[in-house]
Amino acid sequence: MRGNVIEVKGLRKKFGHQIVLDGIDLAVPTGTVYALLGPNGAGKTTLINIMSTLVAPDEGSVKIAGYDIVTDKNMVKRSISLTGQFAAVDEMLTGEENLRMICRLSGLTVAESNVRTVELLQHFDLTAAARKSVKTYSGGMRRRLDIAISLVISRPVLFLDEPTTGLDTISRRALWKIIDQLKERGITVFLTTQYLEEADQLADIITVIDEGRVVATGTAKELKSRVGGEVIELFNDKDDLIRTVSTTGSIHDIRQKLNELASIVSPELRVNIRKPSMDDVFLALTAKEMERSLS
Ligand SMILES: Nc1ncnc2c1ncn2[C@@H]1O[C@H](COP(=O)(O)OP(=O)(O)OP(=O)(O)O)[C@@H](O)[C@H]1O
Repeated sequence: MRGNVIEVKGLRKKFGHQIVLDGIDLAVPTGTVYALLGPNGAGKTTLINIMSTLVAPDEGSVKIAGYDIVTDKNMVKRSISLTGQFAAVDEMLTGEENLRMICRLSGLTVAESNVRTVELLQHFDLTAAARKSVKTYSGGMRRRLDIAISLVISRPVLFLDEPTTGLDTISRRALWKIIDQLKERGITVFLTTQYLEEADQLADIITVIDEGRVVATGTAKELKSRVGGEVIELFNDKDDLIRTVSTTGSIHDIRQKLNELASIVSPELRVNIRKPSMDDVFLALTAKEMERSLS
């Protein structure tokens, strides 16, 4: 499908009196990795649950691969894979048995199931552990098996809700590689994350949400440029970062900022000037949103 494989317009959801999604608009181009970034409780999981037909919206519309999540629910379900929700990993079975079982439940023949299971075990680097029971798997192995199960039947859109939360750096990087490979195969990956670095590394487009509203959308580069030129960092003699200040990056502005700083902190502190990171973007965007909601 060309164009946008996911289109969300004016989406609203309340739980009791609490407004969780407050008019969300999103457009996800086909074949991209799209990251939804937001602090705890921002509404990320609720949005994924609505897009994957698990929770009904109050207002607004969502189309996945051209199908409406309310009126074409079955076609939407056939267009998506959702990790950790539709797929139930049985701890007592081996990785191979789990995969074969899901293949059979998905309607593949015994022969097709065997072929698909071997393919998925190889692709997700689980061949060596294939005959071990899942209860002996590490967090990273379980997460890989979970994604493998959700990909038994190849669907155009994959939803991953915080795929790398709780994983160590090596497992996280292994999953990033898998996500990149899925994108190369033309699958659109929509993921939520709390890790700014993850969004920065993986995503073609990032949407930041806070308190149920979109506060910014763009590439990592575009979002960073919205925060402005450069960041001045001040370090003490133990090399601890003690303060950051944003600057346009011009000589005039840097001189003015350093003069102001020198009047309130020791002029002996070490200075570093760098481009803004995703952390700066996130803090700036969500802090602005906080100020707006207070005013
Ligand atoms: N079924 C529900 N009933 C009542 N309140 C809910 C329900 N699901 C979510 N909420 C509330 O909606 C808000 C948003 O939750 P949601 O899980 O969507 O946020 P999130 O951005 O995914 O957060 P986290 O990063 O912590 O997972 C939270 O305040 C949560 O308590």
